[in-house]
Amino acid sequence: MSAIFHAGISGARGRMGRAVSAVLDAREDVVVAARFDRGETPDVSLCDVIIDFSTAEASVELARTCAARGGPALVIGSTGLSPEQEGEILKASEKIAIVRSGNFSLGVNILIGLVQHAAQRLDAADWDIEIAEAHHRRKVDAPSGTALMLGEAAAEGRGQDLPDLRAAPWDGITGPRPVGKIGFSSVRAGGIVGEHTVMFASDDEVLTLSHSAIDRALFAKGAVAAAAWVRSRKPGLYDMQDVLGFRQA
Ligand SMILES: NC(=O)C1=CN([C@@H]2O[C@H](COP(=O)(O)OP(=O)(O)OC[C@H]3O[C@@H](n4cnc5c(N)ncnc54)[C@H](OP(=O)(O)O)[C@@H]3O)[C@@H](O)[C@H]2O)C=CC1
Ligand SMILES: O=C(O)C1=N[C@H](C(=O)O)C[C@H](O)C1
Repeated sequence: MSAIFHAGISGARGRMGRAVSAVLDAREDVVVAARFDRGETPDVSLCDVIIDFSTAEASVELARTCAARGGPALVIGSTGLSPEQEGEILKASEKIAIVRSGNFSLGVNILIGLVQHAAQRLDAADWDIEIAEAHHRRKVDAPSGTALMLGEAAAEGRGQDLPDLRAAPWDGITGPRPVGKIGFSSVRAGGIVGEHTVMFASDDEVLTLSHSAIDRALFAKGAVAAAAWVRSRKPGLYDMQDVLGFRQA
C-alpha cells in the first residue's frame, strides 16, 4: 500500500464534493483532513493536497492562499474561469503544484488526442468543426470546460489558438459559415451528467467523435488519482494528460 496522505475537499457539500468524499472515504491510504464550503475558512496546513470543485472565484482564492504559504498542492476541477482567473492559477503554480482540468475522465482525455489528430489531418478549407455539449440544468457555465478543452485540442491540431478560431454563436441572420472557425453549442436539461460531441463535416462526409459520462463518480475517481500524483510534484501547472502519462516531458 502507498504512503498515507492528508487530503482536503473544497466545495465539499456540492455534487462533486460529495462524489470526491465518497471516493476518498473508500481509500485506506487517505485521511480526509479538511472539508470546507462557501463562507468557511479552511486550515490548509492540515492537508498535503486539496481537491477543489467549487467556483472559479473560490478556486482562484484557494490557489492564492496555498501559493502564499508554499502549499498544499491543488487539484482544481472548477470550470468557467476567465482568462484573468486562469492567469491567477498559472501565477500560483509558480509556488505550488497544481493539476487543473476541465474533465478528469480517462475517456475525455483520450478524446482530446483523437480530436487533435483529426483536426491536424482534415483540411480547414474543407472541414468544419462543431463542438456540442449537454449537461444538467444546474450547471452555471457554458460552453463547458470540457468543450473548451476539445476546442483547444482542435485549434492546436490546426496550429492555431482557440480564441482566434472560436466562432460567435450561430443566432439570427448569421450569413454563411466562415471557413476554418470552430463552433460551440450547449444544451442544459434535466440531470444529464455530461455529453460531448466533436463533429468534423465536409461537403461529402461527417466524422463524429463523442463521449458520454454515465456517473459523476468518474470525475471524482480521476481527481483523486490526480491528487495522489500531484502531492509530491514540484511547483508547476499540470493537467490530466500529465497525470495519465500522455504528455512526454
Ligand atoms: N473537471 C471536472 O471533471 C468536473 C468539473 N466540474 C466543475 O466543478 C464545479 C462544481 O461543480 P458541482 O459540484 O456540480 O457544483 P455544486 O454547485 O454542486 O458545488 C459547488 C460547491 O462549492 C461551494 N462553494 C462556493 N463557494 C465556495 C468557496 N469560496 N469555498 C469553498 N466552496 C465553495 C458551493 O457552496 P454553495 O452551494 O453554498 O454556493 C457548493 O457546495 C463546477 O465548476 C463544474 O463545472 C464538475 C464536474 C466534473
Ligand atoms: O458541471 C458539470 O457537471 C461538469 N463540468 C465539467 C465541464 O464543464 O466540462 C465536466 C463535466 O462535463 C461535468
